[in-house]
Amino acid sequence: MLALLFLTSALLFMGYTCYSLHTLLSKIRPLGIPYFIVPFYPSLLSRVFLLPFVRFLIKAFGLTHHWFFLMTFDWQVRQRYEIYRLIGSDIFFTVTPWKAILHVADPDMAVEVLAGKGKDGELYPKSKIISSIALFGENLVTVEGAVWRGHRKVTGPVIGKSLSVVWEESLAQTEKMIQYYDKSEAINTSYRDFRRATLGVIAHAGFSKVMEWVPLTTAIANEETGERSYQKYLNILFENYKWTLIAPSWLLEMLPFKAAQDAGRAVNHFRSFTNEWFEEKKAKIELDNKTALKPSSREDLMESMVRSSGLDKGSTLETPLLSKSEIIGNSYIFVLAGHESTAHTIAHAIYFLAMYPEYQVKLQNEIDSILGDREHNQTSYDTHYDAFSSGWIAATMLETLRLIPATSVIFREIGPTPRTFPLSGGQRPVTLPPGVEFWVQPIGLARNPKYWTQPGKTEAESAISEFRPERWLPKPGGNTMFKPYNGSYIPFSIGARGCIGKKFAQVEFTAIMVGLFREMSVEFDSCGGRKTFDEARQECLAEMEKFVMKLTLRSSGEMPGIKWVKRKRQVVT
Ligand code: HEM
Repeated sequence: MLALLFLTSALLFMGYTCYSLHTLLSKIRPLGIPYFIVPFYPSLLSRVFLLPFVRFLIKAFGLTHHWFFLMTFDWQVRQRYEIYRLIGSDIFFTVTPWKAILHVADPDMAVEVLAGKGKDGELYPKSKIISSIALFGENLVTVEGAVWRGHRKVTGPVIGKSLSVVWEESLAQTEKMIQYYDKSEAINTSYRDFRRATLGVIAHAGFSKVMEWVPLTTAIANEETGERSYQKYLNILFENYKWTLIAPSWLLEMLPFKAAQDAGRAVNHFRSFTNEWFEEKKAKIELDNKTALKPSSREDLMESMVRSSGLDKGSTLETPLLSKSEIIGNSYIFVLAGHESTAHTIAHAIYFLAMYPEYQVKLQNEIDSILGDREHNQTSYDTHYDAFSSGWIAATMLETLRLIPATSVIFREIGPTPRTFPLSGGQRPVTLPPGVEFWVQPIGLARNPKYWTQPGKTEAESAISEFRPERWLPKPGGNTMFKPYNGSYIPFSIGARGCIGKKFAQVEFTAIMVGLFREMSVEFDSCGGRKTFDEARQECLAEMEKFVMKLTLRSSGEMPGIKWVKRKRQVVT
């Protein structure tokens, strides 16, 4: 009886799947856009349970046909532009029985999808695939329309005003790093080291919390003895992130897997930390309200959010913009987005500079010539940031993010009505049916030879796949950095919904580079003379080929060890 029930359900499911696929294909085929049929949609569950199996099959059987890798979530990382080249189109579909996904490496279409407006005059909505980010409550990333505008109004200005603190705190964090690196031998902890530095920056700039940088070994020792460590639980949360996507924290704590229990506990601790921060700020605002004096300190992100909720006693706010759960949700998103992406971008830039010491020298000369005989802690955002914004440091960040953006896909949906989208190179626009999901691909776009082959050079000479920061530098005599074809470079996305922390990240990157390279140089660890520079560089490049999306793009294995060595400053005459 049970077997019959099972068989009937399976047949019904298969019948429904085939019907659904047939219906979708009847809409996609007439468009004339290349498509591939893929058996499942990379939803949360399939990513957690099916994709590891698909990856295992690909590896075990050495499968090379593109049909196999299109089933993986982050195929763009390894394929880059090659699949578009192979099929001769900068857009193509993967059609699953439930959804048609349009992959986009065409800049004109990318601009329309990310910055254009749908029929109702609103931006194209984010795909539901990112709804998992609402782990602690709805937030800037998950909401749409008027609600999104409200979140952005509360958070945007205050993030914009925090740049001086970002500069100072980045240098303070770097100073601690240098003290440690100066004495240490080789290290292999760059990702975590920079995550701790950038966490300290967003904690200070966004929440007025001080988190001093300590080396990993000290951090681990502190975490073991400290009952409640913010960094410890944040780290556990990120390391076991997948679990938090499939079940609520109370259920995770009951599951018979250590990783699930750890993730559940970390979620609860994170919520309780953020709650404390919220209550502290509320108390401070209530005191300010009572004394009717000007706010007693700089308004940070948390303060702006609490004030906009009207939850503080004495608030005269008539239309609250955020609820308490949205404040917790936004705190999480700002801590997450505000430190991971920048930290990993800095780490990747450091590996590039270790691979290309000639660029390191250029960057150091730039720092020496701009700072003169000033120490880096005698600088400020107001006096020094602009001087670095069109030179080697800026070019290093741009080029690092061109080759390794923090995110490999930016997701959008078309909405309920058909819409027409332009295509680059004078191609005819395409009208797409409702239900289409867009996966706009920063990597494919930033390697598209139609837009990255330099004037007067061949594609090979333009070294599109290689680290060449000079491609961004102003022309001799000018001071404007190279501006690529609109839409062909989108590591921060574009338009009104582009990254709110772009300038924050640029200032942080610049200050950390200034602090580090004013004093130190980076080189590969030779493992006591057993590894040559070329071997280490090859190892580094090979590891970069295998990067995976773990919240942001990063190494899945071990990057080669690096060493920081004290340098002699150039005497500026
Ligand atoms: C190198 C560093 C960074 C990169 C590459 C980066 C990249 C991005 C991208 C591509 C998006 C758009 C995602 C989408 O539309 O689906 C985005 C959005 C966002 N980023 Fe960043 N980001 C960085 C740093 C930061 C920092 C430092 C903060 C906070 C201080 C931040 C906060 C956010 C937030 C809150 C959003 C959502 C904006 C909205 O939907 O209105 N990011 N970021």
